[in-house]
Amino acid sequence: MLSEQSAVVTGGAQGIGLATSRLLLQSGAKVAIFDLSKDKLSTTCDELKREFGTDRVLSFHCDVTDEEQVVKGFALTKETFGSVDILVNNAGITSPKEWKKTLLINLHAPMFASYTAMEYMKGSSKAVIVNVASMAGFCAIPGNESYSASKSGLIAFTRSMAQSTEGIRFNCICPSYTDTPLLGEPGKELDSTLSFIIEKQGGLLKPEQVSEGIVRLITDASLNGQVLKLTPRKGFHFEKYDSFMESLEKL
Ligand SMILES: NC(=O)C1=CN([C@@H]2O[C@H](COP(=O)(O)OP(=O)(O)OC[C@H]3O[C@@H](n4cnc5c(N)ncnc54)[C@H](O)[C@@H]3O)[C@@H](O)[C@H]2O)C=CC1
Ligand SMILES: CCCCC/C=C\C=C\C(=O)C/C=C\C/C=C\CCCC(=O)O
Repeated sequence: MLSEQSAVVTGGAQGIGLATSRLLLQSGAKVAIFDLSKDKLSTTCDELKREFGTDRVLSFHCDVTDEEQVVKGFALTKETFGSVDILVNNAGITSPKEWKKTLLINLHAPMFASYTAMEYMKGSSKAVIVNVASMAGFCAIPGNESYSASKSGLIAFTRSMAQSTEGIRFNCICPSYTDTPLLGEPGKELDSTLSFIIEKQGGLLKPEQVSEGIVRLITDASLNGQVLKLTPRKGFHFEKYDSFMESLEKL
């Protein structure tokens, strides 16, 4: 399905990014993983190389907020795989006390990576960028304003780019709470507020469910500017928006 296509997945060493990298590889793509955690990146890429072949996996250690490194990563991906067709902006953090860092990683970095990728995607007939936002972009989390703001911003960025960019599709996915190390150390009990929220939302999603949505947004060429929500109760459902002109008329 995705053979001859090459993807960059940021934050692909674990969690949703790892599930997405694996599904892209299973679908035939070559995958470059950009991640900050040297150890996890190395363990994950060794495993994926054993499973899918050394020539289909590229490991690139970087901080997505370091613009020079990100440009190097795209250049290396193009040099190694011959093209850059797919970008999944997945790396993200939650750190309520570090609001500037949260905005830098969750919003500024995906925007910079998208603008950079667009340069490398020239000539690709199948170029697509998927941003991993969150239901927190819709249901603002009390006390986690930088995270919620970063995800609302990422949704708006995606929709805006989709309307003004020729030849590259932009979509985003908004999962609710998902079972990954982002929620806390694996095996350690979750704090009571988080447990309460997770029970209310009907349990945790699995990273493999989220990756299925991401790959759908990549492979279905009819989808552009789409915001795909995913929750345990409702499953996949697209957010419905007025067109820009319809919105203007309603002002
Ligand atoms: N786990 C959840 O409940 C949900 C997560 N999301 C979003 O999904 C995305 C992935 O999250 P998870 O897999 O849950 O997180 P995770 O913490 O399991 O994995 C994130 C990965 O990103 C990497 N990373 C973090 N900062 C980085 C940086 N500055 N440069 C490069 N790599 C960096 C980490 O090393 C890690 O490998 C994030 O954008 C998150 O906001 C969205 C909705 C729900
Ligand atoms: C009850 C409304 C919930 C709305 C948000 C829905 C899902 C969002 C999920 C995420 O993106 C999870 C990411 C960050 C929060 C994770 C851990 C911190 C715990 C405290 C908190 O919830 O902020």
